[in-house]
This record gives sequence, C-alpha cells and structure tokens, in this order.
Amino acid sequence: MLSRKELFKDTLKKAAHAWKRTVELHLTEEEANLLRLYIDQPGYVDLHWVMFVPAIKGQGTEEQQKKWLTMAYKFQIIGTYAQTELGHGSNVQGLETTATFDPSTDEFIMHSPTLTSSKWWPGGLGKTSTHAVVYARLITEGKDYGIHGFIMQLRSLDDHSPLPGITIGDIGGKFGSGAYNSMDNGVMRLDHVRIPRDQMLMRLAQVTREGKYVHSDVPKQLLYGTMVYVRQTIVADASRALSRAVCIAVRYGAIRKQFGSKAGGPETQVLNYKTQQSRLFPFLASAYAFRFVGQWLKWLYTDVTQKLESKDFSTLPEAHACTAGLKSVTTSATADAIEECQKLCGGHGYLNSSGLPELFAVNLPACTYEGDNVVLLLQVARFLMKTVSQVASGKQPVGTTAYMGNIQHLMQCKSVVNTVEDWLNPAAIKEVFEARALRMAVNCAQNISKAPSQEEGFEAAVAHVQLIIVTKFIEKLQEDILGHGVKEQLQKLCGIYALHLIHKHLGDFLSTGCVTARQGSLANERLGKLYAQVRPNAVALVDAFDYTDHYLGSALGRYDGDVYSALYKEAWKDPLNETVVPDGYQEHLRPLLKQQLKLSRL
Ligand SMILES: CCCCC/C=C\C/C=C\C/C=C\CCCCC(=O)SCCNC(=O)CCNC(=O)[C@H](O)C(C)(C)COP(=O)(O)OP(=O)(O)OC[C@H]1O[C@@H](n2cnc3c(N)ncnc32)[C@H](O)[C@@H]1OP(=O)(O)O
Ligand SMILES: Cc1cc2nc3c(=O)[nH]c(=O)nc-3n(C[C@H](O)[C@H](O)[C@H](O)COP(=O)(O)OP(=O)(O)OC[C@H]3O[C@@H](n4cnc5c(N)ncnc54)[C@H](O)[C@@H]3O)c2cc1C
Repeated sequence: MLSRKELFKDTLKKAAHAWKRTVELHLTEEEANLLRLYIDQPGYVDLHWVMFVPAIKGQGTEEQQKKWLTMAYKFQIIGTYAQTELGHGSNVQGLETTATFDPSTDEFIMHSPTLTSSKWWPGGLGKTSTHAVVYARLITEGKDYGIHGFIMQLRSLDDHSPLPGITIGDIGGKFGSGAYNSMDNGVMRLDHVRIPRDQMLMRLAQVTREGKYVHSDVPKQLLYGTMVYVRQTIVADASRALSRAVCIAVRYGAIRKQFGSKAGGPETQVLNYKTQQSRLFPFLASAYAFRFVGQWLKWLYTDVTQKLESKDFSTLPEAHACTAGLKSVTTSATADAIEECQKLCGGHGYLNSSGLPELFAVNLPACTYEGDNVVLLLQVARFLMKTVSQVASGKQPVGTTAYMGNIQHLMQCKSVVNTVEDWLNPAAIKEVFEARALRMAVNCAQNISKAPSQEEGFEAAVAHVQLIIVTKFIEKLQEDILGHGVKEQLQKLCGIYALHLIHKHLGDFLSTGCVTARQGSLANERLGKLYAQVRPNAVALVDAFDYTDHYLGSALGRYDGDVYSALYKEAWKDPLNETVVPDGYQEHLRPLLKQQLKLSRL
C-alpha cells in the first residue's frame, strides 16, 4: 500500500507522461480528456484541462486566450481553478479574497483578508500547479464590484517555489485510501500579491487604466460558465462510473452461486434471485439512461455555446438548469448505486480487489464538487418557479420545460393505464412523468407565497430532471438502432428505468393524482416481468460497455469470470503477506502468548 507521498509521486509520473504525450501527439482537449480517463487517476490533468483552460476560454478576451492558452496547451504552465475558500464554496458571491486595483502601478493587489478567505480545495493547487484562475472580489475606486476571475502565477517556473506573498500547500488526506489522495487539493493564502491589470479575465468586464469599472454586454452569469461546462462532463463521467459498477456486479452475480441446489445439483446464481434483480437491474437501466441523457446534454451545451458566440443568451438559463439538475441527479444516483453494488457482491464487494471501494471513493465527491447537489437542485427549483409564472402570464415555455405549456391537459389528465401491458407504452409513461413534474412545480409555486418550502422545490426539481432523463431515453429509442434485438432490450431497460422511478416515488405520483394505487401496483407487476425478461441478456448488456479488465480493475468483474483464482492471487500480493510471521509478533504477541502459557501451567 503506497503512502500518500508515494501515491502522489506515482500519479505525478503518470500525469507528466500523459501531458508529454498530449503535446507530442498534438491531442485535442477531447482526446486529452480521454487520456485522463485512461490513467483514471483523479489527477492533475483534470483541473488544467477541465477548468483552467475552459475558464480562460470562457472569460478571457481573444488576446488573453492567445497568450495564456498557447502556454497551457503546451504544458509550459499548469493551471487550476481556485474559487472555493475555507469559508465559502456554494455561495460564490460570499467569497472574501480581494483584488484591489492600484492605479499608481496599474496592478491588482490580490489578498486573503481573513482565515476563511484562504483558497481551499482547488485540485492541483497544493503541489503541482504553477498558475491558477483565482476568483476574488474586484475593488476599484473604493467600490466592491463582486466576484471576478484573475490569472495568477503561483510558483516559479525555474524551481517551482511559491512566489513571494503566496503560502501554499496540500489540505491533507481525503476519503478512502486511493482515489482522490493522489490529487493535491490545496490551500493558498495571499499576502498583498501584485499582478498586472491585464491578468484580470476581461471578457465579461474590465477595469480601465484609470481604474474605471466597465461591464461588457454579456450576462454576468457567464462568470459561472466554467461550472456549467464541467457539470455537463460530470454527467458523462457518472454514466461511465455507474456502468463500471454495474458491469462488476452483474458479471459477479452470474458467477456467484449460493443455496438452491437440488439433489446435490449446482447452487443458484445469485443473479437469478428476484431481490438481486430488483436491486441491480434499475442500476443497469440507469447506466444506459445516463449515457443517453449525457449525450444529449453535450449537444445542448455545444448548442448553447454556439449561440453565446453570436450573443444569443436566451438558452443560458436552460443550460444552467439542465447541467445543474442532471449533474445533481446522476451523481447522487451513481454514488448510491456504487455503494449498493458493493453490497450486491457480498463480502468480496468490500475488498479493494473488487474495484468497488475505489470506484465509490472516486465518485462520491462528485455529489459535492462542481456544486453541492442540493444547492444545484434548488437552482433548478428557482428556474421552474420562474417558468411557471411565465406560463401563468401566457408565455409559451420552450426546451425542456415545453411540456409546461400543456398545462390545461396535464393538470387534470388521468393515466390511460388499465393493464400491465399498458405500462409498456412510452406515451403513457411520458405523460405521467410530465403530469407529476408540472403538478409538483405548480403546487410549489402556489405555496411559495405562503411558506417557501425548500423541500417542495427540491422535490419538484427532481421530478423535472427525472422527466428529462426518461424523455431522452424514449427519444433515443425512436432513432435507428443497429444490431438484432438491441432496440428491444433497450426498450425493456427504458421501461425498467421509468417504472422503478414510479415505484420509488409512488408517493409523488399518487399525491398529485397522476396515477391511482391500482395503476401503481400494475407498474410494479410490469417491473417484475421486465426484470425476468432482461435477466437472460444481463451479462451481454454489461459486456456491451466494452470495458477492458484493466479499466475495470476488478477481480469480480473479469470478462473471463475466473473470479475465485483472481481473488486468491490478489490476496497474496498484499504487503502483509510478504512474511508468514507478521511484523510485531516478537514484540507484542509472543510475550503475551508465552506468559499466558506459563500461567496456565502453574
Ligand atoms: C461521477 C463522476 C466522477 C468522475 C471523476 C473524474 C473526473 C470528473 C471530471 C471533472 C471533475 C474534476 C475535478 C473536480 C473539480 C471540481 C471543481 C469545483 O468544485 S469548482 C467550484 C464549484 N463551485 C460551485 O459549483 C459553486 C456552486 N454555487 C453556485 O454555482 C452559485 O453560487 C449559485 C448557487 C448558483 C448561486 O449563485 P448566486 O449567488 O449568483 O445567486 P443566484 O441569485 O441564485 O443566481 C443569480 C442568477 O444567476 C443564475 N445562475 C447561477 N448560476 C449560473 C450558471 N452556472 N450559469 C448560468 N446562470 C447561472 C441564476 O439562475 C440566477 O438567475 P436569475 O434567476 O435569472 O436571477
Ligand atoms: C474532491 C473535491 C474537489 C474539489 N475541487 C475544487 C476545485 O478544484 N476548485 C474549487 O474552487 N473548488 C473545489 N472543490 C470545492 C467544491 O466546489 C465545494 O465543496 C462545493 O461547491 C460545495 O460547497 P461547500 O463545500 O461550501 O458546501 P456547503 O454549501 O457548505 O454545503 C454544506 C451543506 O449545506 C447545504 N446548503 C448550503 N447552502 C444551502 C442552501 N442555500 N439551502 C439549503 N442547503 C444549503 C448543502 O446542501 C450541504 O448539505 C472541491 C471539492 C471536493 C470535495
């Protein structure tokens, strides 16, 4: 087991190799990010590519992009994204770091006025990054203009030592043994560090040589643009992480046999147990659902970005709501699912050699970073409340809220489901999800004047986001899908995804009158049939993810199914097995045993 310093050094070696190859092969950002996935260590390249570069692209002028991105692409500098502080993370407008303009020297003075203003968490800040985009309160002519981005050099490019006025280090070990412990999330305090005025990212606003603050004609929310970008990438990462966990649990469930042997025959595969299927197959369906919605979200983000280029900001609120909501729902579901997959593998799921503890440790923080999932869903609730009031004033909603325009029908419709088979009808499913989401949003809007309830808003936001995921799965199935029988299997998975949500949130569907108790029990009956229908193809459906054993990193999820010999072999690799008599025996155990033995003979 590597110590944290050895783990860090090992990852730095891998990352430096990856960067070198990135430059030698002239990889694009997309390709570099794929490389990131290959080395699969939450390492340095994440923040450089995933946040430092996008922040400069999104908030820098053409001139600033040319200057800084040229160096960043060639890894002449290594950057991070320093926004969160010890005292503030969610509340960006509450950040305390200051950037005070000094007209006498044409510089900004970057300063950490309080302990809580210490930058805290930025990945790669602790030991690796030479530069950062630092978010600070811009103060000029004695006025505080709020949070803006500034490019700062942190370390010497000669000997990597911190520059004068900068105290910088790692914030210490984190959850789990591997995973994020290879990442040097850092702490930084600034003591009146001076930077040139042209290192303020000036696409959204600028300060003139005389110190005048000038806001440009783009919405101030573009300051948050990098977070929108990362949130949409996290949805794709969540689908990958979930599909890895499901691949391990399904393959192991097909290998593992417990009980059920008749007259000395073979025991039963645990994957055949109904309880195992009802716990595992919704995750299998979710893995496909999140992959499809992640593909759509990437399209949405690209479309919004293109519109922004032509100064069309109309879809920015939709982009924020969709990326915030989908990041929140998919990462929460993924973290819960990985933990459950660990339990679905019994004792062996708890071993590091199963690959599941590491997968959990790497993906759990996704519920927090890039925006706490509750805080983000409250942003979606805010977006929905605005949309409901616009509908009330006659404005036709578009995009993912277009269904709200059908308010007359959706507020009073009854589900058409009468038989178990009716729950296979995508239109019937989509209608109950639309009705549930709309009625919960309207109920929340109506109550908001009385007692603004965060819970109602939160739940309405979840309903809206789940509708998006179900809708995108249904739309995917309307496309041409190659492969004999593939579409039929995906239709079953779409049914499982939607009906397991109806089962899980039946209270919502009943309390809003979208389904009756009988329709709810028909949905459960349908779900049980779908599990049985998917069982024969479950292994094929996870093989379809096409993960190598290396990438899966799991003795339980091996493609060849040779689990027990893999577990046994892995055990002996543990450093504890380097000696048959353990260290410590002579000092601690032997005296006790000998003494007790002697006593027993008295
Ligand atoms: C599971 C997969 C894991 C795999 C692991 C591998 C790799 C993963 C890949 C990448 C990740 C790698 C490393 C991790 C990096 C993590 C980096 C970070 O964490 S960076 C810091 C992230 N911090 C946050 O997200 C902060 C969250 N808080 C906020 O976003 C804001 O403070 C706020 C909550 C939104 C509140 O904003 P504000 O204080 O301005 O108040 P409001 O009045 O609510 O908003 C004003 C206005 O602006 C709109 N708006 C808000 N945000 C945005 C946005 N992002 N885009 C567009 N518009 C936005 C908001 O809707 C309001 O509009 P209006 O209603 O019209 O007034
Ligand atoms: C592994 C990891 C990597 C990170 N990397 C970076 C990085 O590279 N750069 C960077 O700048 N930051 C980074 N962060 C910081 C991260 O972005 C913040 O931790 C995140 O935004 C959450 O903010 P917070 O910690 O202030 O949580 P808080 O907001 O303090 O959350 C604490 C609790 O309060 C609740 N809460 C907060 N506000 C409200 C509200 N208005 N209504 C209801 N409930 C509320 C939350 O739901 C949560 O339950 C990283 C964090 C982690 C864990």
